[in-house]
Amino acid sequence: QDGFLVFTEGLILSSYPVELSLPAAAVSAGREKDFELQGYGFEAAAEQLRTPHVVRVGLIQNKIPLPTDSPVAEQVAALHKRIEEIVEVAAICGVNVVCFQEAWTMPFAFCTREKLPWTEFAESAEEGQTTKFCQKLAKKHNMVVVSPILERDDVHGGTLWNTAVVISNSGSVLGKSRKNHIPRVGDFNESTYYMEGNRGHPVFQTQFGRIAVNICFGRHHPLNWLMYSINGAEIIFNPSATIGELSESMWPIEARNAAIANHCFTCAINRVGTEHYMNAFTSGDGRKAHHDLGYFYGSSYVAAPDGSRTPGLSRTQDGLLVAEMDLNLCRQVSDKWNFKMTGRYEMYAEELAKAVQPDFTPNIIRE
Ligand SMILES: NC(=O)NCCC(=O)O
Repeated sequence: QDGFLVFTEGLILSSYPVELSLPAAAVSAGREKDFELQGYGFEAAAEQLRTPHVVRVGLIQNKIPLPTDSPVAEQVAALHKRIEEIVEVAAICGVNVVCFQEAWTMPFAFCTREKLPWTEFAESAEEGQTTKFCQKLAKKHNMVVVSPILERDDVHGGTLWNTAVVISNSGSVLGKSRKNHIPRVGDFNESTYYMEGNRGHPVFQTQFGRIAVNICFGRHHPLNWLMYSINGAEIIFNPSATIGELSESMWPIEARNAAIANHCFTCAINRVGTEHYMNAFTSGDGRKAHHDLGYFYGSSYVAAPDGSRTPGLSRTQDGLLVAEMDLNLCRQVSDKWNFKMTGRYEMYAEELAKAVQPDFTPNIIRE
């Protein structure tokens, strides 16, 4: 468990964070409430001038508790209840920052392309019932809460966005980050519902560290991770909803590589279970009409800037992953590898500025 060169999910880990000893009350509550609980700690070298900057994050993955044809209000209430009981355990474990999965208040119904009732799950990021619910949790547990929801933006004509609301441990809404990249792959018909984010790459200064949220499909875009890092993120959360046959081979690599490339911690979260819909749907790809998007494989994990990572949570079960990290590791790895110093961003900026112009011609040298 605590050695080197350990195999997990078919990958060799160069090092492995130590297993945390979590409070007995948390372990028994996890058993009683039927979710997996794991805890790991990433260490950094002692420094002379800086004290360790230790923070505990919690990643929550879960199934939807009710069938997708249950009344909307009941589905939301059941999800609130489930998350509340897992957050209680996160609090016992001393978690400072918790993040839920993408669009956590609803089934991932965007595969259907039907508007009702799914758009009814959308809420105001600032005033919605879910944000109010999270504000209470944040205040009660002195915990920063990252709450990814389907946002209805009434200030801009009721536009829908895929948004992560960041609630400070004081209970106030610190801000929000919107999903920049919308998938157009398989049954992920999300562009039918909401727009590409328009808020850039915000980083939130919390009492526990600088955090950012790169929502799901942004995981495949190295420049999206980069921009959060350029803005100073020490921890980047990646709340996701993705299925086995599409992305499971990529999942263990992408967030981990982003942690290495950007000298920061990354936290990848995926939901679990299969969600069934009453009406069959197709996605114009020749497949027969079907009633589900596929199997959400969980496997949430945390990766560190030195390339180490925790094992993943279960593929099938609800879970809470607690990861303790000394954020001093970010600068220590940066000073060793210097990816920011050696980045040549001015060269890329100049070339990319030309590449996006309509009259761009690729720099190919021919005989
Ligand atoms: N939610 C979402 O963007 N899923 C797309 C599939 C993937 O990125 O693996």
